[in-house]
Amino acid sequence: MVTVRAPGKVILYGEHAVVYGEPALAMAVNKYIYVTAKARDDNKVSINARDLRLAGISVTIHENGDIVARTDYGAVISALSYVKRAVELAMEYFNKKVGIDLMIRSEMPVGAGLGTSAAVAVATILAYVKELGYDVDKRELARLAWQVERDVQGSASPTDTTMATFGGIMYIKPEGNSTAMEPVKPGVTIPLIIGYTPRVSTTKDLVAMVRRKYESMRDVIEPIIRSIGVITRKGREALEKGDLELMGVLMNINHGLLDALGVSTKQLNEMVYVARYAGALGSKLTGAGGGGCMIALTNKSEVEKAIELTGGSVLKAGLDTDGTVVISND
Ligand SMILES: Nc1ncnc2c1ncn2[C@@H]1O[C@H](COP(=O)(O)OP(=O)(O)O)[C@@H](O)[C@H]1O
Ligand SMILES: C[C@@](O)(CCOP(=O)(O)O)CC(=O)O
Ligand SMILES: [Mg+2]
Repeated sequence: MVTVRAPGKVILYGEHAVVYGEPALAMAVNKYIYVTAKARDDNKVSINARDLRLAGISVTIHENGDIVARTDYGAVISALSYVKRAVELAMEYFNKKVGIDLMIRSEMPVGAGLGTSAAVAVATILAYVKELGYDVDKRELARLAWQVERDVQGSASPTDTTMATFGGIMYIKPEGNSTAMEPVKPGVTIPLIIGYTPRVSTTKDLVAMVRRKYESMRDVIEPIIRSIGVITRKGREALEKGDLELMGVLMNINHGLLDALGVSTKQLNEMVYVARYAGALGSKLTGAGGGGCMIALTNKSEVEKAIELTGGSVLKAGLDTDGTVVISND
């Protein structure tokens, strides 16, 4: 039986634009997805994913007291699509189909912009591989997990899967089918507060929504995407120099452009604005948007309180430097 973990991430600059080849700057956070894998004697794959919240159970109570529950199978299949694809690709890669029991647990809110889909893909592949007694190079692991995100989402950048695999702070530049990834040495510790509100839409929907706009109004959307790319490059320089003020200003502009793409919400904007008024150097949504998480560049407790007063929650997280690791193997 093998247990592995993979970290979530926050994107400091560049989400959505990175899907169109611009760079992103991201930081892995010390909140994890844990996957335990145990080989079976048959060829079945059983998945116990206790943190998925699925709406739509209908229950019939019969006269004799029997209870029959039905669930929306479409929603179940779709919620398990990342895990299912990760297992399929791991089986294909090693050309070995061994049945497996998977137990999945998340320390992060699922579907809120912290990259649980990537972390679950990375951790599932690594757990499967290790349980079979094989090894996989981290670059190969990141490539396979990126393939999972691309297959499920239709279109995905390598950002989240790179972070979940390697950890740290990275400047990521997609280059066609490969990824240039450069670890960034910050000139300063990044003070960061994460605010959270529940999200209804999935990353898949949000990426598709931006794609539709891009295709129907390319002349409007293209410059926004290229501007986000410029912000990310400048944000990296500011981080390396330790210029927190400039980092904050760039975060604010990045948020404005994400709002222009239509991926912010009223509640996210409220959290983003109160954070600034309470003294954050900058703030923006993080991840795909449509609800979910925002980040504020500060460690002021007033900012935490201001976020909570809007109805949001504050998540405490620091930097993860390890990426995915095996935490037990017996
Ligand atoms: N603990 C988990 N167990 C099973 N699947 C998970 C888990 N966490 C995430 N996923 C998969 O990832 C999806 C969320 O991914 P996404 O919409 O990209 O949001 P994010 O990656 O920001 O959390 C879930 O709907 C589910 O399919
Ligand atoms: C919007 C995007 O840039 C980041 C999505 O992150 P998340 O799944 O919301 O954590 C998509 C991608 O990079 O594939
Ligand atoms: Mg995701």
